[in-house]
Amino acid sequence: MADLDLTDPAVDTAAPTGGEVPIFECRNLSCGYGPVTVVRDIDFSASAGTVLAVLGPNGAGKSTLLNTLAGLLQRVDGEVVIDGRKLRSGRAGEANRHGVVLVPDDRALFTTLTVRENLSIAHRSGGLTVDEAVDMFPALGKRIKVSAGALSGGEQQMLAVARALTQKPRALLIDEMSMGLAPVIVEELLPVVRRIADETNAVVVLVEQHVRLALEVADEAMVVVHGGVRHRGPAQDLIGNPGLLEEAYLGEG
Ligand SMILES: Nc1ncnc2c1ncn2[C@@H]1O[C@H](COP(=O)(O)OP(=O)(O)OP(=O)(O)O)[C@@H](O)[C@H]1O
Repeated sequence: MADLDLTDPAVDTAAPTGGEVPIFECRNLSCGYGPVTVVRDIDFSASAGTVLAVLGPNGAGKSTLLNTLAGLLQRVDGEVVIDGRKLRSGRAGEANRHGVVLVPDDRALFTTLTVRENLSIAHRSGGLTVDEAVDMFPALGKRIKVSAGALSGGEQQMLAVARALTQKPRALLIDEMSMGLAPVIVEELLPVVRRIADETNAVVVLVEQHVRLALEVADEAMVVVHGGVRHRGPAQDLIGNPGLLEEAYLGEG
């Protein structure tokens, strides 16, 4: 999983100039495990500050897509481009250095380290400082000296996202933020995703089971069923379409 290459032959293509220029793109991406392709022909292009909700039933391929975007899995086909730079397939370190930051569904915290240590150990120049990251999640401020392993599930999720923010994400990939959390906590956490996109200008790609809550904070939505895109468009369009919403939950229209 570690990317130890010291050279960086990633190709620079057109540099973005701001505004509506896409900063994170996925072109004709197919991915899977060894000879098995589980996600096919994914295309999207997101400009700064966009929240893209990736929805779909269990087993549709959402986590596989996120892990491939983050370089943890080799692509079968296609391109991933950040700030005009094509990333090499299966290079997690390279993707991370160029601003693709994954919050995995298991949160991957250092459980024996404190909240502050988890944040400061990840910090990268230009990313939010520890204090700024805690400002996004004030509940963490009261727990700053507590070991990550002693936090509640909701606090651990806040810490996982806060830690990602210290890494200066250009594309923040969040896998199942609400996994195992009480609905009341999810309702508190998801609006912070909107704030992150608005205040840091990162693209946020959000895989989320709470479809309606995700759509409330998202700009765009993509419904993936059996590894293929069933629908892509403005999040608001999905909210008003019961058939598509059913597909987003169950994979059936
Ligand atoms: N490590 C793996 N090796 C082989 N196949 C895998 C592996 N991980 C997942 N799969 C398969 O890939 C397909 C997509 O799984 P994935 O976890 O990406 O779906 P998902 O949409 O994220 O589902 P969920 O919402 O349940 O997490 C499934 O058929 C799954 O069994």
